[in-house]
Amino acid sequence: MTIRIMIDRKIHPARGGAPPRVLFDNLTLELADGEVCAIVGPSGIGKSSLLQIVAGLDTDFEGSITGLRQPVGYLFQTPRLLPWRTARRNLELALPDQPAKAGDWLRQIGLAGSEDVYPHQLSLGMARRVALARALAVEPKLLLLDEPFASLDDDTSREMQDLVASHVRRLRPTTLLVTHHWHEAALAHRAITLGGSPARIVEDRPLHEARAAE
Ligand SMILES: Nc1ncnc2c1ncn2[C@@H]1O[C@H](COP(=O)(O)OP(=O)(O)OP(=O)(O)O)[C@@H](O)[C@H]1O
Repeated sequence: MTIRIMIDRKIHPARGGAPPRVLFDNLTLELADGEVCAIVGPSGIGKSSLLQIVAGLDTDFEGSITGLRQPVGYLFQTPRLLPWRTARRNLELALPDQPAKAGDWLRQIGLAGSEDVYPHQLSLGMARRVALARALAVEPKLLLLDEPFASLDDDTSREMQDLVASHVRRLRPTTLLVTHHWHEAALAHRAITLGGSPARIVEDRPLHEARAAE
């Protein structure tokens, strides 16, 4: 089912001395079933805010989001692991019926041997990989990835891009992928660029004509 994002108006309230800000004004976006859409744009334009609205975490806007499907896999910009659970036990939360699969996921993200490590003992890149595995492990119908390959060295970044690409090819979740780097958008069918204030879509283009038509 097509996801229709219609944000008539989104205002961020005043914060820390900054005045209220109209973030979005008449922003509409349609995502076809299984489409992978990259979102690019300058820092502070509203990419993370858009994901939070689509995820239903921010409902303080005028407009509507229709066609959403559960479950949603969401990789936030910060890992947001539960600090009192080990890496394995964080992953088990996403796998209530198959907790044994947590070990497979840790192997796939290169963290075999770190099962019993707590989040504060992980590097940021390691914690982000656990968070990525958690987002994929729920087998989401809607996958929201906020800069999934940040804080990773080049080799690990490529491995994680391959992991996401194979998962997306296999299960075809509708995907929004926020990134600052075009090469990280390689798995996307389409890229939208946000610009201006309030933010609007300044460019919307297919990335791989052949793949988009699959
Ligand atoms: N809860 C909030 N209340 C008020 N302002 C907010 C809130 N959340 C974000 N903002 C502001 O909204 C703007 C957009 O933030 P957002 O994090 O969505 O941008 P972004 O495009 O994802 O940036 P980056 O690429 O740096 O991650 C920023 O100016 C930010 O300070």
